[in-house]
Amino acid sequence: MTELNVVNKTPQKPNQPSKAAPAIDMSRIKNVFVVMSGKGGVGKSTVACALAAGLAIRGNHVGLMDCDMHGPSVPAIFGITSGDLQVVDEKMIPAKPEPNLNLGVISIGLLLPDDDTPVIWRGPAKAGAIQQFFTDVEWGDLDYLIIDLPPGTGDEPLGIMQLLPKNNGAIIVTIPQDIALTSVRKSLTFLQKLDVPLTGIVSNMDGLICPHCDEKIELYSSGGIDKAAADFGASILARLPMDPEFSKAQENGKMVEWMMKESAWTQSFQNVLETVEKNSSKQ
Ligand SMILES: Nc1ncnc2c1ncn2[C@@H]1O[C@H](COP(=O)(O)OP(=O)(O)OP(=O)(O)O)[C@@H](O)[C@H]1O
Repeated sequence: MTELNVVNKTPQKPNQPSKAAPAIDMSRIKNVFVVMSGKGGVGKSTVACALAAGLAIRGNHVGLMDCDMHGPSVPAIFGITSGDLQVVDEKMIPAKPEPNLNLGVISIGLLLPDDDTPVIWRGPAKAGAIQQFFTDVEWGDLDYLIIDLPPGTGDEPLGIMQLLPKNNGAIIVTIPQDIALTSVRKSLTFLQKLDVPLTGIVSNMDGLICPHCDEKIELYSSGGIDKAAADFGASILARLPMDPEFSKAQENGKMVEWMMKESAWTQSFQNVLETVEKNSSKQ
C-alpha cells in the first residue's frame, strides 16, 4: 500500500496528494476540532492533548491526530512510542495511552525510527502524509477527532484545513504576551478567510502557580489578549496557569493521569471541554 510504509514503520516520503485525490471520508467521525497557534512553543500540543484526554475521560470516543511534522511532541506527552502502534490488515491502529480510555493517537513521531530523525519533506509530501492519516488509519467510530495543527498560518496548516470536509471549530492557543498576540490576530483573520468557526481562545502560561505557596504569580502584564478577543468577537475559554507539576507530568508522559486529577489547571480547563461539547453534534 502506502509509501509511508507503516508495516515497517519507516517514514519514507509519502505520495504527494494529486489534484484528483479522493475526498476524505469522515462519515464515522461526528465532530472535528482543530487546535492552532500563531507561533510555536505556546502550548498548542499541550492543549490538544488535554482536550483529547479530557473528552475521553468524559466518556467520549476520541482520536487525536498530531499534524505537527517537525516537532511531534504528542507521543512524549502521552508516554507512547512506535511500539504502541499496531498495523492490522494494512491499516494503522491508533496508539492507546495509559490509563486505557477510548482514546487513540496518531503522530508522525510514532513512525520515526528515533527522536533524532527529522522529517525533511516539502509541503506536498507532508500534505500526502496527512491524507494518509485519514485513509490508512483505522479510526473507528469517533465522537471527536482533535487535530493538532502545525504552528502558524502558512502552507501547512492551510493545506490541512483545506483537506477537511468537516470542521466544527478551531481553538487558538496563545500566551498572554504582546509579542504573541500579533500572531493571534493573524490566526483569527486566517479562520475568517477560511470560514472556519472559532470555538475560542485559550490563554496558556497565564500566570505561574508557586510550588511553595500555591499563589498565582503574573508573568506578563499585557491586556492585549482581551483586546484581540473583543476586536474579533471571540471568547477566551480559559486562562491556564503555568504549573511546574504539569510540566513534570508531561515529561513523564502522564497526561491522562494529570487530566484525572483535581488542580487549578484542570479546573480552568473545564470550560474548554464544556464549550467544545456545546459546539458538537451528537449524531
Ligand atoms: N500550562 C503549562 N504549565 C507548565 N508547562 C507547560 C504548560 N503549557 C505548556 N507547557 C510546557 O511548555 C512546552 C511547550 O509546550 P507545547 O509543546 O505544548 O507547545 P507547542 O505550542 O505545541 O509547541 P510547538 O508548536 O513548537 O510544538 C512543553 O515542554 C510543555 O510541557
